[in-house]
Amino acid sequence: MPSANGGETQPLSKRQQKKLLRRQKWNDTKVERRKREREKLKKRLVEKRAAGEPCGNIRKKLKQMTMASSSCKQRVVVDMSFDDLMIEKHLSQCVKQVSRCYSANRRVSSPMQLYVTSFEGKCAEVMSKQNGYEHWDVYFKKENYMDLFPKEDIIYLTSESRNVITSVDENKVYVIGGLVDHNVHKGLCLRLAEEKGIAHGRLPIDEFIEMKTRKVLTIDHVFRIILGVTEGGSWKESFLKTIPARKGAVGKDEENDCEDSELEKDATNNSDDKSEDNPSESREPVCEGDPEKS
Ligand SMILES: C[S@@+](CC[C@H](N)C(=O)[O-])C[C@H]1O[C@@H](n2cnc3c(N)ncnc32)[C@H](O)[C@@H]1O
Repeated sequence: MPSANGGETQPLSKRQQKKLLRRQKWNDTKVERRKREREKLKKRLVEKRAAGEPCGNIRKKLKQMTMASSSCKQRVVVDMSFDDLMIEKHLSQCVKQVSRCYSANRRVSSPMQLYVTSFEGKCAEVMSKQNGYEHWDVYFKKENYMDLFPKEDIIYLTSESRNVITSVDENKVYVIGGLVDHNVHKGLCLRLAEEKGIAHGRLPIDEFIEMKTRKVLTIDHVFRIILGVTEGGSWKESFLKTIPARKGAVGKDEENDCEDSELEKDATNNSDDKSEDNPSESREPVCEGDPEKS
């Protein structure tokens, strides 16, 4: 028999014949397979309903949640005013971390109110490389956070603060420094908060977990830890869920766990231990509504 190119067709080898047969069989059973898959899915759905588990496309439903419709009114800002202090590589890492904050926020049932401030210049330019970022459910603002929120509501987050955040307060605005610096600008955010006379605080890492490495976390980790707490998790759960294993984070023993009240009690008793030289070593909590201002 002539082939398409005019030559004689070669008879199929045994291997080719087997392959062809398998493909035919696969195609012939396609309808039956789809039917079986649908039935399996239906059965799983019935079991889930009976067990009271949520059904349906949960992920799709979560993605439909918006900050505007969220019951969580907690405001968190990423302050992008550090453009000039970052080399291009760090600036792209910083923007990537902001995008992870957005991703984490859209995967929960009650997203927080995420602001990205001082969003202009180089950081806006780098962000514009992220496809469709303009449609993200994030409040991108050119203004500085100081021009958007009352000064007394702002708490700047910094690992170097001597104040410990013990609970997340919906009346406050938590600011995360949009800075990837690998410790080059150690203490910068604390210094800036002090200069501006705004409250500052660190996450209660030492109080709930042991960590092998430095306690300076990335922007998205800080965001996700706070998100975990607003979603009803404990600090410890939220830290362990977020901090990567390579940082060697392990929860402290239950008996060493401190409740907010105990933290506050400790701080009152140890208030003399506060060291200005090494502020990160002292344990002073920020009580809601009474954050320390410098
Ligand atoms: C990579 S850190 C930048 C470190 C920078 N040298 C500084 O002065 O803050 C990015 C931001 O995450 C937040 N952050 C990181 N670790 C934190 C911690 N343990 N407690 C509170 N905030 C933290 C701070 O807002 C910080 O500005």
